[in-house]
Amino acid sequence: MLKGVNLKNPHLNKMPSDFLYHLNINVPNTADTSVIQKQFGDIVAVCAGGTSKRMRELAIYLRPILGIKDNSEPVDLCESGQRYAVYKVGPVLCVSHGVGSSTFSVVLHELLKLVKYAKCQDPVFIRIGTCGGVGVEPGTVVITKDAYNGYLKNEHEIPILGKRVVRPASFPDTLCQEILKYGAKSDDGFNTIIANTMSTDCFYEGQGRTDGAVCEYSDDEKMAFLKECQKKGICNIEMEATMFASLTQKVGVRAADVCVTLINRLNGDQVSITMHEKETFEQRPFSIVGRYIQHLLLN
Ligand SMILES: O=P(O)(O)O[C@H]1O[C@H](CO)[C@@H](O)[C@H]1O
Ligand SMILES: O=c1cc[nH]c(=O)[nH]1
Repeated sequence: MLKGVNLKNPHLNKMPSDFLYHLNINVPNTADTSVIQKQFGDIVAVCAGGTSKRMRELAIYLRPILGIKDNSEPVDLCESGQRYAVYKVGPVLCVSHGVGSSTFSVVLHELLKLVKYAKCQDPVFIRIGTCGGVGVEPGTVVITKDAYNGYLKNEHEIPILGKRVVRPASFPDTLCQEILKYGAKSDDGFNTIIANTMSTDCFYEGQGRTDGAVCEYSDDEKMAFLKECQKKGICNIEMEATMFASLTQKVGVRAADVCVTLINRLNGDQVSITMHEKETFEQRPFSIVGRYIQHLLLN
């Protein structure tokens, strides 16, 4: 049975209007959101990823999959907001979120309010990203189950009103399994796995790299940490999963994190693949998520 989006903020019910500042979308009357419903009410999936280029390419990639005949340049609906790119292709939004949880959380709060105002029914949020692998071949696609923070805890920690607030950070298992089942094919030419993910606030020291501007640990200590990650079932490292899992889990919206590994961190720190190779790898989560969305629309 389909369900609407219920956010966990009683203050929203008292707001006569709402301005989604970073998207530059105005909701002038929260009691009558018919204009927003008309523009966004059909959304079934919100896909997010770091760069606007990737999200524009995803929008173009999804057109034939969704049976949309359109060769025109995708329109960035939120260009005027000057922060995030938002493309709408049929019932799918493709949104850029920048690097890390802090920039993603800003647009995620606003997107969750957008789907609520638009009265979308049970939309699924999917991050389509890149990551570092831990003990898996570069090019492997990882669907995150449990998201671990940089302390190797399966939780998201955030200061709120001067206090440390800790929230669970897991993605729904059924959705992970469905994406694997309907998205991955045995002849893809690469592996797609469900595993745990470490999500950090820092690309360098936070991920145990020794090639940042500062590093106060040895190679041996770094390797010991990466082995510790492996013991927790962590196969990849990126920078948004704990925040993404915790916020969507809190509001009961289904979400998934589907990332392609660019490097095996057991073999080094530098992401040295060419931009062309990176773009080829980035297509892999497109095909997995594209097939899953196709399945979603048929059922
Ligand atoms: O490729 P995206 O989606 O940006 O994700 C990964 O790449 C960025 C770091 O290079 C971080 O945002 C990390 O999570
Ligand atoms: O190693 C990597 C590669 C991509 N993104 C990350 O966060 N880490």
